[in-house]
Amino acid sequence: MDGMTSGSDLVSFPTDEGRATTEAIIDDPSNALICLDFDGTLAPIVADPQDARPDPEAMAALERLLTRVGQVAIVTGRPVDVALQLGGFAMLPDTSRLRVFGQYGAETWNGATGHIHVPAQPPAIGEAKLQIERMLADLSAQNPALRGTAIEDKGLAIGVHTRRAADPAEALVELTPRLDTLADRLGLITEPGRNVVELRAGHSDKGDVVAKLLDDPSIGAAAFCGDDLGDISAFAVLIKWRRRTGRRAACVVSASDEVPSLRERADVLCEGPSGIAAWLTSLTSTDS
Ligand SMILES: O=P(O)(O)OC[C@H]1O[C@H](O[C@H]2O[C@H](CO)[C@@H](O)[C@H](O)[C@H]2O)[C@H](O)[C@@H](O)[C@@H]1O
Repeated sequence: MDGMTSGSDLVSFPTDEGRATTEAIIDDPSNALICLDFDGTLAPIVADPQDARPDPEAMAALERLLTRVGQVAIVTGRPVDVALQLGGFAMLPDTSRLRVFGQYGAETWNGATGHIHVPAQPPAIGEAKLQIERMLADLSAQNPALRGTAIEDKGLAIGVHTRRAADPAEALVELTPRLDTLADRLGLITEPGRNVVELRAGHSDKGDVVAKLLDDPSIGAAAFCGDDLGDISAFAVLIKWRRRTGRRAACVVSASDEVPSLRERADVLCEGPSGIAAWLTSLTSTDS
């Protein structure tokens, strides 16, 4: 452990809880729960969502963790099939303790059984896509800053990405209130993220996923690793559980300049996905 804290400038412990939870997971992995967000946490942020891939060091650590940690969950805004394809999670040698929760918990994959659950697409999503396409065509004709804004059709949600727009920040400012209004009209919710706004049905959020996972009396220590606004509900549930049960729980933040406010929530502060990889590796290193 000392090696990690002093030897790596990628990981630090702003709270005693961060260090204590890390030690608790190392001491008793079989009763630990580790939850991981995908984009910006396991996988570095890239311009095109289809190009995202997990950090290889993180995947190597995940593979080792899956042989010793009680439960590991990938909790992501991605559709479950996309997360499986980009992450290669189903190809890991032992998936019996691994689950993937896609679309903020609306979709699931169980690594013990291989079972996938994907609910039917709400009709409002098809309508949202049509209206967003029209909105983007109209607005981009008037304002060049929006050109390059891309739509991601996720089945249960539509993502509107401005990362590749001529001016990502201005495009987001222009689009966000309009997308909020559209979502309201169609009975959907908006999910803001890193250069993205998603319209989705409000089935569940990451906090709901973590609450269900923590409803297991055998869990002695838990951690949630995230980088974006959609991860805050999970951090909140973790903190509530920690206060209620007196057990160890850490908010592990994959820090970025895009969401600087998240740093304040960190028990374990990791510098981006490389920091997350270093922290995961420290959980399995034999000299810790
Ligand atoms: O919950 P997550 O696993 O963090 O997924 C949230 C959304 O992430 C993806 O978008 C983000 O990552 C892209 C690839 O690095 C990047 O281009 C984009 O700007 C980011 O917002 C993904 O495309 C969405 O479907 C996820 O919901």
